[in-house]
Parts: sequence; C-alpha cells; structure tokens
Amino acid sequence: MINTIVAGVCGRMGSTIARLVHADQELKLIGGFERPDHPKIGADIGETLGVGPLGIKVASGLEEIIELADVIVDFTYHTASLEHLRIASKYDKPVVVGTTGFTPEEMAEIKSMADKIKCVLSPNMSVGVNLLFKIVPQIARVLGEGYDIEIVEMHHRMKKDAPSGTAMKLASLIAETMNRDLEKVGIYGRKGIVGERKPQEIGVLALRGGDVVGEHTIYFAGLGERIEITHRASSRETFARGALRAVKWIVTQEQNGIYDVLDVLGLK
Ligand SMILES: NC(=O)C1=CN([C@@H]2O[C@H](COP(=O)(O)OP(=O)(O)OC[C@H]3O[C@@H](n4cnc5c(N)ncnc54)[C@H](OP(=O)(O)O)[C@@H]3O)[C@@H](O)[C@H]2O)C=CC1
Ligand SMILES: O=C(O)C1=N[C@H](C(=O)O)C[C@H](O)C1
Repeated sequence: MINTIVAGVCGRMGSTIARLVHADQELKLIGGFERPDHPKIGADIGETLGVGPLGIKVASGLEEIIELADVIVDFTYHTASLEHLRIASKYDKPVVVGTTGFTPEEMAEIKSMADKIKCVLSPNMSVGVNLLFKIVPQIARVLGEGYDIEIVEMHHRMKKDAPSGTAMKLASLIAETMNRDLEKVGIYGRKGIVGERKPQEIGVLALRGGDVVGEHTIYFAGLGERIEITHRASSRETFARGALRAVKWIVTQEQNGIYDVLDVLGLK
C-alpha cells in the first residue's frame, strides 16, 4: 500500500482526490491537512469526506504528518504548494502537484529543486488535456504562420487564478514551437482602438462563471477556414484519477526530477 497524504484535503480537488485514494486498492489515505486556522482542523477526515469515520484527523500542517507518508498530493495554492515542496524535499518525499498560478520566480524555484525531489507537476492531470499538450504544438507547427492563435478558457466562479494554468501552458508550448516570446506576443484582453491584430499575437482569454469544471478551446483562424479544438472536463474526478495515476508512477521512480503527466503517460 502506498501511504498517501492529501494537502488541502477539504478543498474541491483535495476532497475529490482523498475520496478516490480511500477507495483505491493500492493506496492508503493516511493523512490530510489544511491551514492551521481552517475550521475543520481536528475533524475526522472520513467524516469531512462523507465516507464515515476513518480515525484520522485533519492536521494543521504538512510537517505534523509527513514522516508517515510515501507520497503527498497537493492541489492547494501557489504559495502553499511551494512551501510544501520545500518541506517534502527536506524529508525526501515525492509529491504530485496540480496547483496552478505559480509566478515565474516560484516556477524557477521549483525547477531548481529538480535534483532534490521527485515531483510530478502539471496544471492539468486529465489524459485529454495532456494529449492536447502533445498535439496542439504539432498542429501549430504544421499550419505555420498565417493562422491566428487564440485560447479561450472557462472555469467556475470560485477559481482564483487567471488565465488557467492549462491555458498558460498551451500558450507557452505554442509560443516555443513557433519561436515566439510569449512575454512579447501574449495578449490577455482587448478593449478600445487596439488596432489590427498582429500576426504573432497569441490571445489568451479567461471566462469565469457558475460551476464550470474546466473548458479550453484553442482557435487556429486562417483565411477561409478555422480549426477549433475544445476540451471539456465535466467532473473533477477526471483530474483526480490523473493525480492517482501520477502518484502510483512517481513512487516507482529512482531519479529525482520535476516530471509532468506526459512522463507518467509515457508520451515524451
Ligand atoms: N492540475 C489539475 O488537473 C487541476 C488543478 N487545479 C488547481 O488546484 C488548485 C486548487 O483548486 P481547488 O481544489 O478548486 O481549490 P480549493 O480552494 O477548493 O482548494 C484548495 C484547498 O487548499 C487549502 N489551502 C490553501 N492554503 C493552504 C495551506 N497553506 N496549507 C494547507 N491547505 C491550504 C484551501 O484552504 P482554504 O479554503 O482555507 O484556502 C483549500 O481547502 C488550484 O490551483 C487549481 O487551479 C484544479 C483542478 C485540476
Ligand atoms: O481551478 C480549476 O478548477 C482548474 N484549474 C486548472 C487550471 O488552472 O488549468 C485545471 C482545470 O481546468 C481546473
């Protein structure tokens, strides 16, 4: 059994992941934690998940429970996940991170930990989106210049970061493939007399509303034709199943490194 700790265990993703871990034959939910001031600290995790008492309490921090873990799953908040990675590297524990919204500086620090920790880091754990991470840059390359690239994402009203981590990763993969600097060509909204669209622009637009789980459309708009590729997630379990797959994979790795879901799927 793989002893698994879930960060942000009362959150939307944390609770979904914890329920699937609890139901999984190969994994054992041995702990979960929230911020020290969270109202559920000390509550039985099973009760908070609605699966009946499990005899494990919501802890008030990772260091309280980390020694028991084989692996930690973290879908929390960018500053929190970075701190959890620092702690996990100190204790030599692998981590699966799905959190988005890292600043460039935070991302640089995570990359700099590559020789100190085993980590799967991906803004989207679904198989479908990871397939898009593979094929969308190929489509951009084949189409070449002459097709205007715009990405539109929609998420629920509670989402804190924008644009989504997935949209930003798609934009950065496309920019890299097209030899463009996303810092220069990324456009995140338009209003007023903005002038004609420049051919190199990559537009990334975020819609927020209701309970939308996660939708991404990539447009390649040329003269006389347009390709639109859409991924729609209709359940958080899709991401959670991807996270569990990453958990089972990362604990078998011998080399430290910052991996992604394409490594897990063997699609690199
Ligand atoms: N990679 C993927 O496939 C996916 C990634 N995500 C990403 O996962 C993250 C979480 O999303 P979601 O579950 O919707 O958000 P929620 O706000 O529902 O859950 C986050 C949880 O983490 C808790 N948390 C915040 N700070 C800490 C801390 N320092 N220590 C412990 N727990 C903490 C929050 O507590 P509190 O409420 O008190 O802040 C909350 O319980 C986001 O970045 C989102 O973009 C989401 C879906 C899929
Ligand atoms: O916050 C969410 O909900 C999601 N966040 C991820 C992102 O920012 O890309 C992935 C998913 O679409 C859901």
